[in-house]
Formats: sequence, structure tokens, C-alpha cells
Amino acid sequence: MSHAWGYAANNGPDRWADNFPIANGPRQSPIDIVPGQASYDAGLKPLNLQYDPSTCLEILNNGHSFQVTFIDDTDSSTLRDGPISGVYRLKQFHFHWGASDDKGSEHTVAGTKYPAELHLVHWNTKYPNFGDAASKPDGLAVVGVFLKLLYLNALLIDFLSTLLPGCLDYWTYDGSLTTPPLLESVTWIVCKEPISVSPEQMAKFRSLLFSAEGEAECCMVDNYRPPQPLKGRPVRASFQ
Ligand SMILES: COc1ccc(C[C@H]2SC(=S)NC2=O)c(OC)c1
Ligand SMILES: [Zn+2]
Repeated sequence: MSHAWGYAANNGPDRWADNFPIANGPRQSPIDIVPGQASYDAGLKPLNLQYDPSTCLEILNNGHSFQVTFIDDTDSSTLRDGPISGVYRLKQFHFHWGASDDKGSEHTVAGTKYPAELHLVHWNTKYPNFGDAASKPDGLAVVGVFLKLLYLNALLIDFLSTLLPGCLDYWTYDGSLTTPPLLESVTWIVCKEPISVSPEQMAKFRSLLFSAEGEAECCMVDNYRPPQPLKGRPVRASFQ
């Protein structure tokens, strides 16, 4: 399989351009977000996220992350407002994380890496389905949320942990999928405030496997693409 991309030395982010030349395109993700260089845009609306957990379909290890997929044939879990127009439907969410707590996020903030990053992937309902939307410049909107370690007992953190931070201030810029096919169809919405994760939850992430049954076990860690060149793109902030 020529397109067996991954995160190892022989098939990782530095090699993706071999089969996916768009890897060197003008609007690639992730990026390093430099707060001092983001421009406050008073025209940006607050995010309007309406999620219905009952539309969760399945949880699966797709070989690159674990993802939670949603039924997306109705407007039951949607993203509206923020930097986008129209209604985008939640398709799936997944995470990226590191082998250790000093790395793992895809976006960075003034060079700072978080131990993990959540991606909530939505598609524009002006298109017939996700696959079609994924090839359009305004087809997808991904909400990125950083995860930080909180050393509380597991019970309390399970009680406290949520998918979204209390404050939904965000940065937004035009970017791409962060894995092949690296399509430049994503309006990125990166929340400023992280959510908390316990060491036990991080250990569970790191116990997942890249490898399939019968293959040599390979722990699923460091499944993140490093920041890509901004190439002159503006980064806007919804907050001052
Ligand atoms: C259309 O084909 C794809 C391929 C891969 C992903 C997942 C990538 S993209 C992202 S952001 N983070 C990831 O890990 C897709 O997600 C929308 C869609
Ligand atoms: Zn992702």
C-alpha cells in the first residue's frame, strides 16, 4: 500500500509530501499560534455548539487515533456562528497526544506544546455529505481544544472533566486536515482555554496501539503533525 502514511521515521510528517504534495501547500495545519500577532476581530461571533450525545454512533481505533463518530443525517449535533456562516454538523471527534507530557498537541501557543489536543470535526451542510464537503475550501470546521494535566484523584477529575472549556474564547484561521489527504478545507477554531485530563486518562491514551492484531505491538503515541508555515495567513482572535 503506497499510501501507508503514519508517524514513524519512515512514513511520518516529513515524508507525507512524497504521496501528498499538498503537504507543502499555502494553507496547511497545524500552526504555531502567536497570541501577540493575532488580530482581535470584534465581528467574530461567540461559538454556538449544540451537541446531542445520544447521536454518538461508535468509538473506533482508526490506526492513527481513536475517534468517536456521530450520526450526521440530521442537525442534532451542530456548530453555528463563530467565524462560520450556515450550519456545520459534527461528524466525529478524536485526539492527538504524546509519549510524554511535554508534547502531543498539534497546534502550539507561542511554541508551547500541550500534552494532547481534541479535534471536533464538523462539515458544512450546504454540501450533501462529509466526503464532498472535505474537498471544498469552506467545507469543514474543526474546533481544537488543548488538554492539560491535572493531578487530582481520578474520581474527581472524571466528575470535572468535560469536552469543552468554560470559556470559549478562540483563535481562527484557514487551514487543512492535519493528516493525509491534508485537504485545505478547514476553518480552524482553536480554543484559548484548555480542558483538564488526569494522568490515568493520559495513560489510557498511551495504551492504545497503532498496530493491528497479529502485528508487533506499537503504542499509539506522538500521533501529531508539527506546526506548518503560516505563509502570510491572518490569525484572528475572538477576544481582546
Ligand atoms: C477526509 O479524510 C479525512 C482523513 C483524516 C481525518 C482526520 C485528521 S484531519 C484532522 S483535523 N485530524 C486528523 O487526525 C479526517 O478528519 C476530518 C478526514
Ligand atoms: Zn485531528
